[in-house]
Amino acid sequence: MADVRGQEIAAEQGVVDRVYELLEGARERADELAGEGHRRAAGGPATGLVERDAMVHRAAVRLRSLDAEAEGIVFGRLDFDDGETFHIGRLGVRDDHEPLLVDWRAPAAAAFYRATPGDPLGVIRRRVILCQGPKVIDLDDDVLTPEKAGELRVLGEGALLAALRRSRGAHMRDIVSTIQREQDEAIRAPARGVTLITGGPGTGKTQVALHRAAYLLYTNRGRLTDGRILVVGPSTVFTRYISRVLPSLGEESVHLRALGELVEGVTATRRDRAAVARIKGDDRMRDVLAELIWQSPPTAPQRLRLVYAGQPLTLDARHLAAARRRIRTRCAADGTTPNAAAPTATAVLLEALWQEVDGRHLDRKLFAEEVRDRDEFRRFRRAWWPPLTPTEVLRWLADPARVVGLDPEDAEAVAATYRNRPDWSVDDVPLLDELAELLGRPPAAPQAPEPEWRLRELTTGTRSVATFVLSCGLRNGWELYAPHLSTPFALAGPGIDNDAVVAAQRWAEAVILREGHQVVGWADGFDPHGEEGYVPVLAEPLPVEEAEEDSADDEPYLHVILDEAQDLSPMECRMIARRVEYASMTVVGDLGQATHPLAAQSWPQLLARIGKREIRTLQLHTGYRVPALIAEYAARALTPGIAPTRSYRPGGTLAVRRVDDLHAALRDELQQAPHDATVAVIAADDRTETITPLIDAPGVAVVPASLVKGLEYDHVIVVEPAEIVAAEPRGMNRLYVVLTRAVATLVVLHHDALPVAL
Ligand SMILES: Nc1ncnc2c1ncn2[C@@H]1O[C@H](COP(=O)(O)OP(=O)(O)OP(=O)(O)O)[C@@H](O)[C@H]1O
Repeated sequence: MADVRGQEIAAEQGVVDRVYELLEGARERADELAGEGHRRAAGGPATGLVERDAMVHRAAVRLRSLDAEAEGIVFGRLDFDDGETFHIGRLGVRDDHEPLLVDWRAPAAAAFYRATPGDPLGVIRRRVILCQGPKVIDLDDDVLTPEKAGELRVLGEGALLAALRRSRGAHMRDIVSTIQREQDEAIRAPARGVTLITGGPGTGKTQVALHRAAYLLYTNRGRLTDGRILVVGPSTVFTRYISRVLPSLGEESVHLRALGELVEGVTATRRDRAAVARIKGDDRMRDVLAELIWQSPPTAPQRLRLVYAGQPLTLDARHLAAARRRIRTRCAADGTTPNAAAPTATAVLLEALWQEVDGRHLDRKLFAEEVRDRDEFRRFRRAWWPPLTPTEVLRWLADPARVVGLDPEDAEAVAATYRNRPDWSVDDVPLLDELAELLGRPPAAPQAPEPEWRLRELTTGTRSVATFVLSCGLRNGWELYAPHLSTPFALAGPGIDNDAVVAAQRWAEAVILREGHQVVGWADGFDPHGEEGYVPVLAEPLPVEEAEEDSADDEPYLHVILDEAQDLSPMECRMIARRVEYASMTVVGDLGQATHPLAAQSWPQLLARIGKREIRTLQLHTGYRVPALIAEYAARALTPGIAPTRSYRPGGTLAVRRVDDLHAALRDELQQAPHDATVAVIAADDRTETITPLIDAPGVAVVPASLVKGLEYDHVIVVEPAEIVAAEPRGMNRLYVVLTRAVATLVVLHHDALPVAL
């Protein structure tokens, strides 16, 4: 048997070696073609070739750098009953026009995930190839039609079990070699409309969501280009945990954001207490904010005084308040937002001043023109009606008197969260987003002509430069970048010594001249990677590309994937709705894990809040995280009426201990915890603050119950479940989430009585 295994491994190694050889070739070819400047030849057939090679090149480089951690590029093989076989990998590779490796997302590869003994789809044998980087280390076979298997040699004990048995790392690993049939169906569901994927804890919903993002990118290349897919997760801890999955699938262009990161410039990580989250998450907040935006800024001056034609004129607080009301009424009539209302404010102020003047011998038009141009008037107007940002306006709520539309207790509870706290909570983010819409953008100041240095500088985000840039690349020596291209447009090659700046510039001048531009000097600048480089001063300025009103980052998403969607408050739904108006969606969640006090009662209700209908629902039934023993215990905390998940994972250890001294017991537990596993202590949020300083074991995570959603650990210690339940209205659901985080061991420590259900 050992021999058979050795021979089979050697045979597969041959295929893997060839794949790596071809990838290396593709990389070199892409470099060469870029060097010849073919990418500039717009539209020609060569462009397509280079684009594709560049894509394979990027993916290959990325995958190779991940090899140490990832399981290698080749991971599967299918043998069909008609004698055909092919290999499956993280990307497709052709050998002399014949497919050598089929991308796992290609239709042909679906059989790898879908074939079962009952419905073999022509497959005799499915083989999982286990690699460490480019080295094949083991094989695992699954025979689907034993009667046809004939001479096939069969090895292994089950790739899925082997995958499940490995301990967790700091990051989630992809599951591309062991995706199960029902998961595959969800991954490959059509992009259009709304796909709802539900399932209990550990059924692979997050994995499915991420693999689906990679699948959609593959099947919609061209349409779903950089940054057109958004994946939203519940917390930054969670997005960090899952951040490696898409890169290991060769995809880096998906935007991965936590709910607290959806508003540009804000990163919110903490949540408000449930009682406050309930107020801030409620639809009524929209009315509170719609009132707030028309209030007088705290810094606004309270009196305007000036002298006209020898007459002293004054607008006092009463006049100014009346003026504000008039501006609001006028804006309401034509839908003008406060930030676009400065001209209205000017007009209303001038009218109010005219009321104060004895105008019998004066010309009203002339009065308005002269006063408007006065410095003192302009300064007043700017201070009294300044452009407002969402962050400054939300802070006004620190004064409960400004909260119109809530009862005094709620107003005070909200106000208190803005006093003495410089940072934002996740619950504030939808409010900031709402304010951005209500306030509107200030009209752009008249554009000064773009300064010369700006034209030369890196245009951030799109990773391209606005003019030619010459820089010295680590690998390829001198590289010349052309305007709006992110890859080098010409390479000097080894012919020019790295230090020979003058020679490199002469070479670049020749290439640029061929493009029709003459270089008259050189200045310092940056290449698309932000590395220092040299920028040519051209005899004729380059035509500047018309700057789009919105940057690429502002372009609407075409597909949005929402993970842990069961928890969105109405205000969060409004924030999402603004981003999905033109997008298809994948909504992922589990109503049994809903913890937000205002979470929707059903999926149709949630989708209605987002403004979507026409759902395609796919359900995942099998749990891969929590062993059956622990899953059954956790199910006691599950809301009645929701079916528990069937667990596939064997083993597991469960211990429930009543102790006198919780913290001493916790220390004992931690001493016994395995060292080669991930360990978490989970407790009610308030208690984690007292636990954290007590723990000096490296590698042990102390996680507040409110932040543990979506995460998993080999060894979980839950401290005082009753406190977790008591901390919030949906405490029982929270406890269910907490109890379903363990992959191997769950220890429950309690001093107070356990919640009745347990
Ligand atoms: N087909 C699979 N092969 C190997 N491992 C899998 C498979 N499906 C899921 N897993 C593993 O099971 C665990 C749970 O997956 P995941 O976090 O995606 O589940 P989930 O449904 O999102 O859970 P929760 O609702 O608790 O957030 C992960 O460790 C994941 O890698």
